[in-house]
Order: sequence, then structure tokens, then C-alpha cells
Amino acid sequence: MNQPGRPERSSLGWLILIAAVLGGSAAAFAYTAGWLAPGRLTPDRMIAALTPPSGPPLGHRRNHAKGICFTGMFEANGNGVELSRAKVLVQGRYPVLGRFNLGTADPNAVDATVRVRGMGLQISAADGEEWRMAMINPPVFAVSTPEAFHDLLVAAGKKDPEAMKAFTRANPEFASFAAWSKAAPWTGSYAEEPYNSLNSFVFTNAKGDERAVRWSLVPTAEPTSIAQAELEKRGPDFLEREITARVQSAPQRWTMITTLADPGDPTADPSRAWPENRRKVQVGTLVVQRIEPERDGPCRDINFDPTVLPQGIRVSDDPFPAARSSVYRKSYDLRAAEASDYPRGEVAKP
Ligand code: HEM
Repeated sequence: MNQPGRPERSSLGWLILIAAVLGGSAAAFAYTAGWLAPGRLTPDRMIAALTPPSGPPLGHRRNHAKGICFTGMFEANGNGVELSRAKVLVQGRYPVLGRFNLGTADPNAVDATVRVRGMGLQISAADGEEWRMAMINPPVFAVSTPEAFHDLLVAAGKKDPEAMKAFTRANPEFASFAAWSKAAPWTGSYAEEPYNSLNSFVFTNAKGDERAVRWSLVPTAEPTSIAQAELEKRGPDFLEREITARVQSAPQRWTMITTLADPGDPTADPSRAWPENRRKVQVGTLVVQRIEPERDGPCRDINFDPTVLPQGIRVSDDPFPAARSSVYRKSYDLRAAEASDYPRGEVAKP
């Protein structure tokens, strides 16, 4: 018989188990936040590494600070249903909010000085479920781990050329990105760029089959290469003017192509491309219909956190999305608190 006031033996077992699980979760959070190891990478350290010597871009995103917002539609062709039960892959049209941007912490950067171009994108299902993503135009990411990305930012920020040399010796995977950066042609339009997830995610279909996947948005517009010097001549904000005029004259389209990993492909390392012959499935078309105001439009208060995923898509063993999520959130909190440094209301660019 139970003694009054004392839990039954089996209940006590449950309590101990629950306490252990809660203790374990708290320890996991502490670990993730970097509280247990003073030298560990934290969102604060990553934000500090992203901050230019001239100071933070107050009121702006701490990376990809220069950009321009858009709205449109994602037209799913239904082919994706085989791969994932995400509602936005069922044949139909789904509203999107997105942002073309440059990979820089400077909201006033000259377009021709920034090599990496990106796109933030949110696709919404009728019931409000969202798929958020933030993609860039190189075919591989610069480094293998979030820690190496931090080290890259620190090395690149140093005046001493030895710092980058030491970095590349310690992170030889950087060579593939560096080769792309040096050799890939520049284009004169956001509409002529591909945007790649680079990180791997897991798609689960209605039967419960799982596959590791990366995806790309491949432009319908034919890319025309342009010399960096020519782009510079067109003005510091040419890309924004160009995409505004182009979308005004006709909607711009990208095909979303998912690439399926074979067993053994490196899903945890976005600096390593998968072999070209992997199976690809076209799942739909992004249609950019309207350029929206950047300063006071619908992109201002969104964080394109790549871990905001619909049912049927989840993160993989790739360590980047979780790290990105924690840093994007910190960046969002900072810029939201600095709203007075970036007042709403359009201000004409000089
Ligand atoms: C650990 C690695 C990374 C860090 C620390 C980082 C950091 C950041 C930060 C702080 C922002 C601004 C977030 C905001 O305020 O809303 C941002 C935006 C962005 N990042 Fe990353 N990033 C990382 C990796 C990547 C990767 C792998 C990609 C693409 C494959 C990527 C693509 C983008 C894009 C396109 C945006 C702009 C999204 C928008 O328009 O709001 N980033 N990143």
C-alpha cells in the first residue's frame, strides 16, 4: 500500500525520469547558448565578427543589409508531393514574400563591390503554415562549419594579409568558394542569378519516406555577363533600379529544382557540392510580381530564418540552419530595437 503523501513507486520513477529529462534539456539549452564553455561560439560572438570596424549598421540586418523587397506567387506543379507532404508543394499557387539582397553588413555598399547575392523567401500555405529560406548565388558555401565562418569573418576583417593566409591553410575547403568568386561572371541583374539553399534539409512524404535534399531557384532570364568595372559605372544602386524596372515590365520567374542526396553524400557540409548526376525534381516556379518598398514594406519586420519549415520538411545533420537561426534572431532583435536609427517612411536616395 502507498504511504499517504508519498508518490507510488512507479510515479516516483516517472518523476525522476521527468526531472532528468528537464535537467538534460536545460543543460542542452545552456550548451547551445554557450554558457558552459567560455570560448564557445555564441550568437553575440558571431554578430561581433559580422560588425565592420566602422560600427554596426544600426536598424539594419547584420548581414545582407542591402536589399530590396518583393511579393509574388509560388506555383507548385505537384511533382514535389512525391518527396514531401509540405502543403506548399501540392499543385497550386501560394503567396510569397521575398527580398533580393547583397552579402554585406553595409546597407549603403556599392553593388559592384559585393560578390555574393542572395534571396530571402517565404512561401505561405492557405492555413498560414510557412516555409522560410535564405539562399545565395555561389554553388557552395565558403566553409564547412559555423565556427569556420566565424573565423573567416575575423580573418577577413584583419589588415594583416597573413590572417587570410593562415585561415585558408586551416580551412582548405575555402578554395572552392574562392575559385567561384574569382572566375564566375558577374551579371547586371538580380533576375539573372540562381539562388541555392546550400544547406541540406530532410523531406518526408505522406508514406513517411525521408530524403536529404538541397534546392536551387534557377532563373528563367538568360544571364548576361558584365565586367565588374561596367557594373560600377552603372551606379552604386543599379541592381535595385534594374530589378524594379524589370519587374514593372514583366513578372520574373525562377524554377525551383530539388536535388536528392544519394547515401553517403555530404549533407552536413555545405562547402561540398554533390555529384552532378544526382536526381533532380522540378517542383514549381517562383513568380516575382511586385517590387515592394524596402524601408517601410513587408520585408522590414521579417526574419528569413531557415528553420521555419512546414510539416514535411525538417533540418538535417547540417549544423548551419540551427546556428543561423540563433544569429538571425539576435540580428532581428537588435535591428527591431534600433528602429529610430532607420526611420520608417521612404527617403529618396541621393
Ligand atoms: C553560420 C553562418 C551564417 C551566419 C552567422 C549568417 C548571418 C546572417 C545574418 C545575421 C543575417 C541577417 C538576419 C536578419 O536580421 O534578418 C543573414 C541574412 C541572410 N543570410 Fe546568412 N548567415 C550564415 C549563413 C548563411 C548561408 C549558408 C546562407 C545561404 C545559403 C545565408 C544567406 C543569407 C541571406 C540570403 C540573408 C538575407 C535574408 C533577408 O533578406 O532577410 N546565410 N545572415
